[in-house]
Amino acid sequence: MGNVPTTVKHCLSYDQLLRDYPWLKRWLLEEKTITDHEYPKYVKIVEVGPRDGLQNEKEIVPTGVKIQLIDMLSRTGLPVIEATSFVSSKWVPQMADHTDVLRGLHRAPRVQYPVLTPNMQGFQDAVAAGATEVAVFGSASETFSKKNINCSIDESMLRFEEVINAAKEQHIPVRGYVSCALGCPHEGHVEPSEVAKVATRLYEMGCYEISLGDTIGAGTPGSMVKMLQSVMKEVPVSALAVHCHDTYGQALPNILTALQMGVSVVDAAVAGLGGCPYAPGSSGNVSTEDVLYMLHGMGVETGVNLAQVIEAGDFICSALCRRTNSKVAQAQGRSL
Ligand SMILES: CC(C)(COP(=O)([O-])OP(=O)([O-])OC[C@H]1O[C@@H](n2cnc3c(N)ncnc32)[C@H](O)[C@@H]1OP(=O)([O-])[O-])[C@@H](O)C(=O)NCCC(=O)NCCSC(=O)C[C@@](C)(O)CC(=O)[O-]
Repeated sequence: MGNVPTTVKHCLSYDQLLRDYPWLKRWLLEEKTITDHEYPKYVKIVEVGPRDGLQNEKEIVPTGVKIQLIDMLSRTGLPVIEATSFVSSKWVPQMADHTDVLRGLHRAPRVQYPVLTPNMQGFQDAVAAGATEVAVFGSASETFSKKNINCSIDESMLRFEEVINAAKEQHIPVRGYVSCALGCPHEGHVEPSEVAKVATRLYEMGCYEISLGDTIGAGTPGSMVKMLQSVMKEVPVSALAVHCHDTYGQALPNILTALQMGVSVVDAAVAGLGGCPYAPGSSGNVSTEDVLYMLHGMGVETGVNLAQVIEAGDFICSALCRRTNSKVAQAQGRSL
């Protein structure tokens, strides 16, 4: 409240202050917008490290390491761990061991292990390997769609509809992604209305949750607000998640902005691993450790044990001979 003395603040109501001191209006209203946000009491963290975090690694990570990482993450209290993707091994060689990973991991009670399935072939392979939840991944950018999954947005929707219908028959929940929600590596700016269109289609087809991906990490709180405002006109906020990469160091402010707008599902990757092989220049996901530190500091519950996630981050960073991207882990001296 700027320079208003505390005693005055306590004596006067906002209304009275505004009446008596009109010049204070700007400060008072600004403070109201900063302090009046209601954050969700609980945020669901969707851990995408074993999939999004590892898919771009050049050296093939041994299957046993992937399984051990997932098992360590399973003991942290994370409710969702995206385990792998049933995509073409010619396109993403790192995910070629999807069946062994899914069969080898030790499922913890109350943890979901979704896997990516771009088409019916991926869906059928995933179900045969024991998948109990899948995710389809579309894009708000036509060029990215072609480069990532080799088809137009409209074609992708036809494929996803087939997957979603088959999943419904087997009572398998389907999550939907919209990539390039805050920018495209090929087209640059992406209109919020295009993001809303794709999100709406996925939601109406039956995806229970839509994850809005800042694939190249170029978004800012400003573009996050505009994009969410557009999507929230069509899809209930309770069905939205944000998936932020940290290329420009904007991931945490973008997530905080989304929380202020009512989003309560956040994707993150242990140790901030990641990047999309078909999004040149994109860097790692926001790190799970940093998201947890921020949320716990705000009094928001996640049910996740930060120290155990840091241990899992240590494990995978040692296996990859990589320094952690998590600021929190770095601050605790956890780097190679
Ligand atoms: C979608 C396809 C498969 C189309 O690839 P395609 O070449 O167009 O497929 P096709 O239907 O023409 O078939 C060609 C060959 O692929 C095989 N094939 C066909 N489907 C499958 C499958 N599911 N699994 C395994 N093999 C498959 C099929 O059997 C055939 O084999 P062949 O007869 O030549 O031996 C390909 O483009 C692909 O695998 N793309 C995946 C790319 C990818 O995984 N990108 C990263 C994930 S997206 C992302 O990271 C963004 C996200 C989600 O994280 C959010 C964000 O960050 O914003």
